[in-house]
Amino acid sequence: MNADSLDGRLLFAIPKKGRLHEKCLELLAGADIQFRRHARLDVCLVKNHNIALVFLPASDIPSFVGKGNVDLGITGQDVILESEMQEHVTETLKLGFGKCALQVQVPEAGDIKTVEDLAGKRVVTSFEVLAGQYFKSLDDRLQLPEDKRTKIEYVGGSVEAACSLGLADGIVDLVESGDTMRAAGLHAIATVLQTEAVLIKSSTPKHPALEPLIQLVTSRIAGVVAAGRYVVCEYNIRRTKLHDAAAITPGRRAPTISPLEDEEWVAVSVMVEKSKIANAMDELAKIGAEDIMIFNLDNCRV
Ligand SMILES: Nc1ncnc2c1ncn2[C@@H]1O[C@H](COP(=O)(O)OP(=O)(O)OP(=O)(O)O)[C@@H](O)[C@H]1O
Ligand SMILES: O=P(O)(O)OC[C@H]1O[C@H](OP(=O)(O)OP(=O)(O)O)[C@H](O)[C@@H]1O
Repeated sequence: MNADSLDGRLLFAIPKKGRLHEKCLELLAGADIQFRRHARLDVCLVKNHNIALVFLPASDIPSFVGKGNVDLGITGQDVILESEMQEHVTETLKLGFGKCALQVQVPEAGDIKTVEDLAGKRVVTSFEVLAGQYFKSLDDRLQLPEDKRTKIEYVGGSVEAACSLGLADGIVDLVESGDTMRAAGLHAIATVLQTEAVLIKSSTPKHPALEPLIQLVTSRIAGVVAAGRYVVCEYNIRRTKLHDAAAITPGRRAPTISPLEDEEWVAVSVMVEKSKIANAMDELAKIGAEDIMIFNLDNCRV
């Protein structure tokens, strides 16, 4: 592939490995963005759109997008802030995956119980900018003199090992389930930030003519994300209970009500957030709803 074959195409950066990679491939499939990636090639043409996908380390994506080398990208909010590109990229969509917290962690068994105890000591992290900002403001608040301030040291990975190896008194790293942290004998004493994966575009796009395609891709991906967040709930209910049922499942605009042969009953079809569906089913059953069925959505526009 040469540079000419990319000419005029929208360049869309996708994490090439790691926690966000698989989820991004699912999003692309859901949005019907078709491509075949040849082994070891990090750029590939999309068959059914004027798009080329560029597979990059998640940590490089904010600067590629921010500088306008690529038009769109997916990465973590943490990575955007760590690369200090937040002024240069616009977050267009939260994607609902890659959710975790950047936390200050210390050995569970040690004397350090609070971030104030840790201030002035050694902190190891892959997030030296965010950890640096956090401890700078803590050190400032505690009015630590120049020679007593917290020492931030960068490592590229396996951050959790730093305390047991004697390199650090505490670390700053990502936590999702907490399994990695606990396995290393650490516990969290503060949260620096919460993060999730986002779709970003350049704040000063180099190719304004691509804006309609950026909009199309964004709304298709938004559809896939929304479809993952909602289910369709269908049930039968006595007309007299319709008011109570609508209070339990109000839907996005309003529930769809269809008559049944039995005039005392109606069928209801309504979108419900996945996180609320179990409770909603319990409540519906309590007011006499019958034949409650839940359907997953493949895609939607809401
Ligand atoms: N345990 C986790 N749960 C959810 N999201 C995570 C988790 N760990 C990392 N992430 C998200 O995925 C992003 C990439 O992290 P990951 O550990 O996959 O990096 P990587 O691709 O191996 O890193 P790099 O390319 O910089 O070496 C993080 O910046 C964060 O936004
Ligand atoms: O709270 P948990 O669910 O255990 O997840 C946290 C771990 O996930 C990330 O690393 P990852 O496993 O992606 O590997 P990496 O260290 O090679 O980036 C992160 O750096 C933590 O180590």
